[in-house]
Amino acid sequence: MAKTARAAAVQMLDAVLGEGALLSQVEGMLAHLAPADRARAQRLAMQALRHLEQADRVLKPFIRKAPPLTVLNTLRLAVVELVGGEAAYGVVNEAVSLTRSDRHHGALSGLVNAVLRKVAALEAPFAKLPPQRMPYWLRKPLVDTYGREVVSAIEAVQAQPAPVDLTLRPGRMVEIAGATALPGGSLRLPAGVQVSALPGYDSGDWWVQDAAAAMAAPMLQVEPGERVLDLCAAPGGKTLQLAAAGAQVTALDVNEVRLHRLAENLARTGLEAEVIVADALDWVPDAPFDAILLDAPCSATGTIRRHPDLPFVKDGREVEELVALQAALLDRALDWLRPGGRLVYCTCSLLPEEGEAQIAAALSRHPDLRLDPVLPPGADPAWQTPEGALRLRPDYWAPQGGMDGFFMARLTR
Ligand SMILES: C[S@@+](CC[C@H](N)C(=O)[O-])C[C@H]1O[C@@H](n2cnc3c(N)ncnc32)[C@H](O)[C@@H]1O
Repeated sequence: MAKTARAAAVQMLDAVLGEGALLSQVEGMLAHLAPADRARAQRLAMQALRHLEQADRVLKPFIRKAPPLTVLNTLRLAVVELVGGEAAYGVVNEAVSLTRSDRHHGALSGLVNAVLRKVAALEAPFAKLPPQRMPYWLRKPLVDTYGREVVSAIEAVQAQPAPVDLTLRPGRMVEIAGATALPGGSLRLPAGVQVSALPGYDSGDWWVQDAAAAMAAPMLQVEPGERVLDLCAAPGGKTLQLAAAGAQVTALDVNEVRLHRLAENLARTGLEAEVIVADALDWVPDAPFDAILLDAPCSATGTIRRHPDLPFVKDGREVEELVALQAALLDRALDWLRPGGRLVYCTCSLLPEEGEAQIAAALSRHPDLRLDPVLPPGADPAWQTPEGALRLRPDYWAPQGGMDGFFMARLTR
């Protein structure tokens, strides 16, 4: 069991890079740490993953033969910490003692010491290195879609820790020191703030939700009392927005664990929704809905700034299956709309097959379907596609910290 935040961060890196585990799947290995150390371990592991390529380039001249993965990860983490301005003495000492205490690789502590002392003597070792690139399977289609310059701008945003965005509950007043108001109405706070300590947490005046993600629900323009289905709802940021707008919300998701978080969020905010655990491919509603939000499962390639482990774990093989699932969910959901009802389809993907092409295919499968151009508050008209959908990219609002990548489209029939 890792005793320190650094040791736990190395264990997490070993799991991601050695076993292909997502950080969210190995959070359990931090359970024994105090909350502050838990948060620090997570922060360190994520920062190392954001700069792995640069760390390896800095280490290369000092290492003749690649050491075992856990020793390499100890070195990588130490390099990233040194570049981040941590005191060299502490970083080097802890990396050395971590290696020394390793039953299998203790003999390599001398190497770790020698290498890190050389790295510590370098001046700004990352300064001339470009931001870490996305893997080829993802970078190639993104370059083909958006061009090289945009992809580099996205990578520059992904190199930074993501800020914390709060969606405010309409009608509530809240003042949070250090927060910046964003054009859509979200509040932005620096990365790493402890949200449960902020004013308005206990009273449910806001909830954590990326500013781009917060643009989907307003596109439905729900009226108080309307029957609205939030399909694929957990953990529920969009459910809360719809309920706060006065809709009568049914929130459905197949994942019971994630739905617990939705239930907690409802309890904290005092908002109401009917919560259903079901597979949307089997479930059938009792009556049609006025509006449906389908936030479909996807490659999540728009969220790499929040999930830097994703490029190291995924290889794009699951995209085809996801595209088929999205189409199946979309077709079912369209059948549950009342005549004249509206549906917002969204994914946090940068890949056109999960966005623009998915909607083009739906329009050709359903001749009575129309794409209804709507611009949610805060969205720049330049972000609208020629067809009238919304394409949000991580490099938008880059000086303020960017946003998650999303595709959103409103359909009516
Ligand atoms: C992008 S996430 C939803 C995020 C959520 N809308 C929010 O704003 O917090 C996609 C969700 O789809 C759910 N899901 C995947 N396949 C499903 C299915 N067949 N039926 C219902 N939910 C499904 C996943 O459990 C996951 O919670």
